[in-house]
Amino acid sequence: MVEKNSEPSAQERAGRPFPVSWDQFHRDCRALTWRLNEVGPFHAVIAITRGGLVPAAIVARELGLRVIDTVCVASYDHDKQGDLKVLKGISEQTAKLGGGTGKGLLIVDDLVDTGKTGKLVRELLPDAHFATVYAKPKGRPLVDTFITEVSQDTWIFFPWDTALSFQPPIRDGAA
Ligand SMILES: O=P(O)(O)OC[C@H]1O[C@H](OP(=O)(O)OP(=O)(O)O)[C@H](O)[C@@H]1O
Ligand SMILES: O=c1[nH]c(=O)c2nc[nH]c2[nH]1
Ligand SMILES: [Mg+2]
Repeated sequence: MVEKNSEPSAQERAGRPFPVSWDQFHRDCRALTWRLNEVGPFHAVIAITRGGLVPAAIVARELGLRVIDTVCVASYDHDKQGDLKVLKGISEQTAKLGGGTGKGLLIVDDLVDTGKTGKLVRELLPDAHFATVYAKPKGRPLVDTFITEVSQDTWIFFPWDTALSFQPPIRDGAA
């Protein structure tokens, strides 16, 4: 629950909603894979959890990759970003595939916003290729390949975080 007089959340600051359906997300992940297919081949896919798990599954399927690892990062508590914590790094086996620096490894996340998460993972694997489906301007320089740029004041609503609900008619004051 959000307390009264608390700082506005990142989502409140962003203001502009950008809802993404499962269909749209799947299409955008496939579009991302078309681009990645020109860059690879890759030895393995690394998903930044949790948001990177869904695009990583789709990208791995399309690229025919079966070695999939995770970097588990916690930062946003719903929509407020706190200190970043790496809860789990990549396995020794995956690290070996990337020669210790991540060369030939593909890191996938759903988006970059401030770029803090991307920066942290890039420091762990400097030579890996970093791909996201969406990018906001602050995080964009960290990403090697992405599909759609949205403005910094946009909040992306992913299909796994949302559900269909009634919307009041625009005439009655809907956003
Ligand atoms: O560029 P940044 O400002 O660092 O924000 C981007 C990160 O924020 C979200 O993850 P979150 O920390 O909310 O965790 P989740 O993936 O488990 O939902 C998103 O999935 C990215 O990983
Ligand atoms: O669901 C989300 N949408 C966003 O726009 C965002 N930015 C950081 N973390 C985010 N999570
Ligand atoms: Mg995430």
